[in-house]
Amino acid sequence: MSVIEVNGITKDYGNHQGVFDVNFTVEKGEVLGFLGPNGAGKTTTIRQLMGFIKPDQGTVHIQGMDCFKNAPEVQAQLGYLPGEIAFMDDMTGMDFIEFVANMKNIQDMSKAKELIEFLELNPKNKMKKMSKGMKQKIGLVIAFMQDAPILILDEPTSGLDPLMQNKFVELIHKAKKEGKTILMSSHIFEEVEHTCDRVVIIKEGEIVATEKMEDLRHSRRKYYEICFHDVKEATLFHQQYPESQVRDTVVSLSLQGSADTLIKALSQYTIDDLSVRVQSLEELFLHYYGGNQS
Ligand SMILES: Nc1ncnc2c1ncn2[C@@H]1O[C@H](COP(=O)(O)OP(=O)(O)OP(=O)(O)O)[C@@H](O)[C@H]1O
Repeated sequence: MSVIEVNGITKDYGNHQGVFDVNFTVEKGEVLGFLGPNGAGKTTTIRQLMGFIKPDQGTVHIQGMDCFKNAPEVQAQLGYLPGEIAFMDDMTGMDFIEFVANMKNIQDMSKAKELIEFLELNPKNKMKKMSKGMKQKIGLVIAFMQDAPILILDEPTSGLDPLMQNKFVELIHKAKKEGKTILMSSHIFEEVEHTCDRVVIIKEGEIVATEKMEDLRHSRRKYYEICFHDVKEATLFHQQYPESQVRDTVVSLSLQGSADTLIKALSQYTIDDLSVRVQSLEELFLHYYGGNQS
């Protein structure tokens, strides 16, 4: 049994808005990245996982429990960071953290204190005076303070500066080492690359790809720019690789996989210069966002 099981859920808001026949699982100890453009259906899916809304069709289970029917029991096992946090503006950050800790019956605040220190958060300020990043840190303290076995994080680094984004990556690595199961939605490809074992990509309410991060890494293309000694050689090579582009003595070529055949072919020519750039994960994801899965 997977820790999180999303089975064919549909939540139809009309005009093809919502989510449609969404299926995926998250295994114990796995970090799953849930990616997709704005309005794709990430938060709608997460809200069904939290038991806040009932799917029109399909079911969502966490630890074998139906997320809607057994919402209180399911929520008790979860550390949750909502995409938009509703704060009590007149409370200080610490008051709010303690308020949630009371609600969740958390007695031991040592983890919360550790997180406040780690995230360099001053929780004494009133919430209404806090920046978006400071509020996000409060949300992270609340999500992680319970030491829950499952974490559901909706855009966890939204509003955080690069230093704090790195600290967040550290938090995820630590949680993963402790065997926690994590689902996080994100728009930040670099953070996904550094944390996730697998990614599920949603677009217009439908899952368009489910990929292991390791496979994605290997499937990245390489862009070669080869500067030949003269135009004649560049033209000759271009005929050998018709998918390449030639401009004077420079040939540009993109390839997937091993460079062995290319290098052997190039050894027949006089090469003045050669540069290689690896496709970024961002380019690879945007390719999926664009809908072309080839
Ligand atoms: N309560 C609602 N009533 C009507 N439409 C809704 C409701 N909630 C969400 N939607 C619509 O469903 C679609 C999916 O929204 P959702 O918030 O799940 O997207 P998202 O992937 O989380 O986007 P973002 O990255 O912008 O946060 C959007 O078109 C949104 O306008």
